[in-house]
Amino acid sequence: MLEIVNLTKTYGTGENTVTAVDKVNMHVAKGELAVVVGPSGCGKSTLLNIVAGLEPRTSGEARIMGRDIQGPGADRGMVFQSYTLFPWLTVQQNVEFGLRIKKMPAAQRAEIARHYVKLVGLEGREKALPKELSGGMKQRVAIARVLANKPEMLLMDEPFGALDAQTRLLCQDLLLDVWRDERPTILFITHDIDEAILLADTVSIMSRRPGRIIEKIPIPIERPRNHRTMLEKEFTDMKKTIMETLWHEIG
Ligand SMILES: Nc1ncnc2c1ncn2[C@@H]1O[C@H](COP(=O)(O)OP(=O)(O)OP(=O)(O)O)[C@@H](O)[C@H]1O
Repeated sequence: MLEIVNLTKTYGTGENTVTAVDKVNMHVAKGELAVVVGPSGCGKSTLLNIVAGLEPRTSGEARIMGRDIQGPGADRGMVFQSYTLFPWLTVQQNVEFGLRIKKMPAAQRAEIARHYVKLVGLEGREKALPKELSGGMKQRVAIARVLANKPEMLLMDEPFGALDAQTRLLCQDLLLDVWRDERPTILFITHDIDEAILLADTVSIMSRRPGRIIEKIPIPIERPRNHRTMLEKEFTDMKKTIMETLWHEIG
């Protein structure tokens, strides 16, 4: 689904040049839930923004389904840490937004939106405005909106980073359920190692800046998973392995 080969990104010029990512190689298979973790400032968001087409790359290759990434496109849907709903639109209208742009007939888009609002557990709140929702609910609407557009790939940059610990657990469980039902391909960035292991098929660990992928670790923990999985020995063993690699990297 996603192929990244020797991807390098530098910002600025001359003395002010910063190499954010350096010769990153990464492959994400169709239906994979791929998580990237790494020290602060190592270039995780840069990598995701290049895949989203929001940031041009300096060199290297980046392809979705064999197509060179030239800019943003409907084949990729993004969920950011900050809430990005349209405040003047209701939950239902926010979820329908992309379908309206695609000129889908009203009845059809309403049905699709209702399906995704239900999937993220917000049935009954279709008419609510974003200001009437909690942070966790807003992120669930953002996920529903992205899913309704049926992108080939979901790009998630710390989507639960601004939520309190309990809401975060609920949102993680919800994402696991959505992924089980719909099997979207996901590239997910997080600082949180527990979150990474809980969600991931694979955890890619980035080095300090300039970021490279130093290890891609498969997470063989049985699914379905939920937050109780974090208490199992298999989980804590996995966490130890990943933390040791990361601590070594952070120095
Ligand atoms: N637009 C920009 N102009 C100049 N430098 C930038 C720009 N965006 C990012 N950088 C630099 O590139 C490096 C990587 O930043 P990036 O935000 O990708 O890292 P990150 O791993 O996502 O960080 P964090 O985990 O702290 O969010 C940093 O040194 C940052 O200062």
